Amino acid sequence: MNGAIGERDLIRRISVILGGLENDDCAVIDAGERYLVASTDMLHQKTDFPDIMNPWQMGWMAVAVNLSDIAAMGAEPAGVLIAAGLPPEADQYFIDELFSGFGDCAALYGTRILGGDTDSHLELTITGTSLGFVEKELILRRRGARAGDLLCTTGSLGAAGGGLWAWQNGAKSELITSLLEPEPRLKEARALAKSGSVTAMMDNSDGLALSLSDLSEVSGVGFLVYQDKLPLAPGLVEMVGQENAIDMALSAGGDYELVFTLRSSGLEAARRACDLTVIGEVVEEGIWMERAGKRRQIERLGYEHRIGL
Ligand SMILES: Nc1ncnc2c1ncn2[C@@H]1O[C@H](COP(=O)(O)OP(=O)(O)O)[C@@H](O)[C@H]1O
Ligand SMILES: Cc1ncc(C[n+]2csc(CCOP(=O)(O)OP(=O)(O)O)c2C)c(N)n1
Ligand SMILES: [Mg+2]
Ligand SMILES: [Mg+2]
Ligand SMILES: [Mg+2]
Repeated sequence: MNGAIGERDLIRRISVILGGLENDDCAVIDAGERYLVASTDMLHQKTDFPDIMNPWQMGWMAVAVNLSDIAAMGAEPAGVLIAAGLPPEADQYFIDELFSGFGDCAALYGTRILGGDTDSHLELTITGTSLGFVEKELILRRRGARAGDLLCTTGSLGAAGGGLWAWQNGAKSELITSLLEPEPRLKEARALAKSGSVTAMMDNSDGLALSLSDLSEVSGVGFLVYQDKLPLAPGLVEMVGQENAIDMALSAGGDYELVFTLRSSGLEAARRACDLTVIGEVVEEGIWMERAGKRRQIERLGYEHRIGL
């Protein structure tokens, strides 16, 4: 193959080699009365840790992004394993702070670091593996959205993208904290799962546009997003303008909010479960955004690692 390939195309190839992988935020294992769910995510110095990030935040982020996939299944976390590849320049202070970040994030979300592996590596590389349990009747999958369902998100969109922009442009912005200290929506996802109204869910780690593309692929549906309903992160429009703010909400990634669909009869129950914004609806096909009666296609753009082959 010539040049780099996007991670999604590569995962499709891997899936053929391995004989079919379920495309979801976590792998799902039958554990008798409940499901065991498991996910793993790798973070690197160059691609994931802006130079303003302190080692505690690196530790925090490594655990938070892994717990976000547990949340997306409606599961309770059962623990996290951490494989840490530490570079030669990592001193005692760095290591103490990094591991405090792992532990503090796990503890805040009611879980703990169960174990892991430690090695030296030229580039700081941290791979978390998160485990969780969910009652069989409560599990939330990426598949299950039906035309006529409501499309919703927790929190705001474009916060991490705005934080990245501010960092890269030397601007001051509170959004930088959103980039560096993501908050997995475990409580919200659990409450939504118990509300019984969610038909499909994932986290939006790669941005709303790719999340909708992933959901549409596995659910076999399309989406219509109402542009004026997008909960743009506070201060984002003022910092980068309306058009860039929308682009960041759609494709910058790094927000770790829940994107989910609801039976319309379940909206009241879902609103009692957590703060949410209805940003659109599930349609038969296509991924669209509508503003002032005009529809345009949402491009399949988002955060994707590129891998050289
Ligand atoms: N190297 C791999 N081997 C097997 N499955 C993989 C690999 N990389 C990714 N996947 C699977 O592909 C799907 C998409 O991965 P990813 O986009 O990283 O999910 P997420 O954004 O939720 O972490 C997941 O179900 C994941 O388990
Ligand atoms: C130095 C640096 N550049 C860019 C980013 C932005 N960024 C890195 S990873 C990511 C989101 C998704 O990461 P990924 O490894 O694909 O996690 P997954 O989707 O598997 O949960 C974003 C927005 C960053 N955090 N740090
Ligand atoms: Mg995910
Ligand atoms: Mg991943
Ligand atoms: Mg990703």
